[in-house]
Amino acid sequence: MFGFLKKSPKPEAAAQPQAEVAPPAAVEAPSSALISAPAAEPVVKRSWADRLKAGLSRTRQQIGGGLASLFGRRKIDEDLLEELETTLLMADCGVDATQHLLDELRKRWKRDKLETADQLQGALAEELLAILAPLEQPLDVSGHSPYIIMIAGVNGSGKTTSIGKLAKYFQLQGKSVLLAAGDTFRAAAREQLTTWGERNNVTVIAQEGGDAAAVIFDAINAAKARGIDVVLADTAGRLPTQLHLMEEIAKVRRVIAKAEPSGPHEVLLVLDANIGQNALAQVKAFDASIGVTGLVVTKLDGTAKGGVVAAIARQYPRPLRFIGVGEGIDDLQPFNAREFVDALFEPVAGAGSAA
Ligand SMILES: Nc1nc2c(ncn2[C@@H]2O[C@H](COP(=O)(O)OP(=O)(O)OP(=O)(O)O)[C@@H](O)[C@H]2O)c(=O)[nH]1
Repeated sequence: MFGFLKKSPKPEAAAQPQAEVAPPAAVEAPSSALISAPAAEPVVKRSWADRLKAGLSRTRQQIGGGLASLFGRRKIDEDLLEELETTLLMADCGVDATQHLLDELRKRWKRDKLETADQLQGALAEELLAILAPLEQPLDVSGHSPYIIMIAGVNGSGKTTSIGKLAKYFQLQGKSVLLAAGDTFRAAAREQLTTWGERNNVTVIAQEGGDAAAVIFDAINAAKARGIDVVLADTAGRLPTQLHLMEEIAKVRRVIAKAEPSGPHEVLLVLDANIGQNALAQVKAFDASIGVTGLVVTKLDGTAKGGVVAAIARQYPRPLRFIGVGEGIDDLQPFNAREFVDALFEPVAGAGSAA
């Protein structure tokens, strides 16, 4: 089916691309699409702000909905604050961030003489923004050419699909992109990537089976030879408890540094928001093994655990480069703390008709 994925030479031929997928003249439409095809997009495209609000609706129901029932009361009292604490914990904000928010709200209650629950909600939004703002550090790929981005994460967190979305994102900025299909464990991931690359005119360096480090090494050399701006290097999913696989990904990182001593320039950890508090353990473990420089949090649309972003900010802060709220190509965007907080507290524009 994927006949264009040629068998590659041995890894020693490092400077030669192993299997380069060029767009063929006509290829039968494969069943595995990396991300939703544009044709499937609704005719009327909602703005990112609206998609973000819609995507965060479950978390909003957890926090905002919980708040709405709490804030139906007029007066602020200790019972209200205790219920708010439970609401924040249920949204996976974590003990640390929740405690911090409650402490700050108690201070403001007295200091600013807050009276109504509405005022408390405004103060909560401000305090949440203060926690999240330091995570807002957009990824700037202009400093190196090629700018090498290594992508890691547990199985199914959304690495491969995020790579497709990121490739599009950088292309729209006028950057040339090359993908390294470093997930050599899961054949479908390589096929997904190569298929997607064909359709979108993005070169993919892939190898059937073999060594992830060798594929990525070759991809970097190919990118250098062609003056490519951004290399996105996929890696296989792994659990932090799989120590041999964690050692393997550490090796991938070392090999990247051999191919380009200044790289990798970004080590992105992709986290599925559904895992809630487990995200902290994943950041810690991957950081210890490969030095995480940025995060991508995906699937915020399918979960009420969006508060995990606040837990990360308080307990293991790393730049949150992108957040994902859906499977469409535009559903991964740079993290903006203000937009995020607004989306948690504001109603969705046109909700009910556009969804
Ligand atoms: N709803 C939703 N689904 C997403 C999002 N991001 C990724 N997905 C879906 O999550 C599933 C897994 O994504 P992959 O990109 O294959 O995950 P992976 O990390 O590459 O998986 P492995 O290669 O097995 O480690 C796919 O069905 C994606 O479409 C998101 O933001 N929202």
